[in-house]
Amino acid sequence: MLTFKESCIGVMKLSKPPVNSLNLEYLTEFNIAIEKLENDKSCRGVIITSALPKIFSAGLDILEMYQPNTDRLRQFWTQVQQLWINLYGSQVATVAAINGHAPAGGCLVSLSCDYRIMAPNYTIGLNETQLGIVAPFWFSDTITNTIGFRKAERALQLGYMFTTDEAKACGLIDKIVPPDQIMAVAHEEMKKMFAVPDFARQITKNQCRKQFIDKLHAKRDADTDNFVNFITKDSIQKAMGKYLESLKKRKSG
Ligand SMILES: CCCC/C=C/CC(=O)SCCNC(=O)CCNC(=O)[C@H](O)C(C)(C)COP(=O)(O)OP(=O)(O)OC[C@H]1O[C@@H](n2cnc3c(N)ncnc32)[C@H](O)[C@@H]1OP(=O)(O)O
Repeated sequence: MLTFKESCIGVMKLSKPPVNSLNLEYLTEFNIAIEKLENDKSCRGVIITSALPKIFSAGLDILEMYQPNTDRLRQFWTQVQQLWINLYGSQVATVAAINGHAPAGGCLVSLSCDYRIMAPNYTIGLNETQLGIVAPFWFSDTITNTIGFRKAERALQLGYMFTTDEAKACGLIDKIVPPDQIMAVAHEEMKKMFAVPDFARQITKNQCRKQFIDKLHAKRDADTDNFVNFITKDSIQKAMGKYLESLKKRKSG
């Protein structure tokens, strides 16, 4: 993770080649970095983007969920939950500068921010069902809160990956920006949020999002149990093995 400060704005650049997949170690690093910025009194905003060309993040590392060690799988999911809690509940203003594809966990990271700008000709969405897995309730809550129930339900069922244009049309992202302008526009959007007194913006954000974060806190252990039980089922392992194979075939084909 490349993290640096530009006056009162923290910039986090995901940099885990080849596709910024989020494994246990990287999730832990991501959480430490965001918590550090959150606790830095001089930091008012965070921009999350990718240091890689063409990929914002491929989402959760599928290898963590394929033929897993159960203890590690539990730790992995705890870090996924923590990342969402940290981002969705952050007190600082957050902008996702989506400069590449953003499937599944990559989409969730961006949906957890306050504002999303995206470069053209990429795809974004919660494609979990395409892998034969099911996005947990807090993933669904986050997309529903962004694009509304009907569109979210349809997108989740299909595991639909939106083009940048489609994402803009349904409100999944806020603005389409040429790749060479994405950081400049992220700073402009951040300035708009800074024009509002921090405490008023923070309390308002809290009013909108707290109930959803509280819901996960109340069910956190059960959510981890569900995840581990679900992922370790033979049928799910088979589906995930097939999906991994299809990724490799697509590459060679
Ligand atoms: C109750 C369960 C809920 C669990 C929730 C899960 C949420 C998730 O995030 S699941 C992860 C879903 N992610 C995906 O489906 C993304 C799959 N990847 C892609 O679509 C493409 O890789 C890409 C569009 C991101 C990039 O395409 P590109 O052509 O540039 O690269 P590739 O040749 O496909 O990939 C390079 C390399 O990386 C491996 N890989 C890709 N994605 C993942 C991943 N998410 N986890 C682990 N590994 C990944 C891919 O297999 C290639 O590996 P090799 O070089 O070894 O062949």
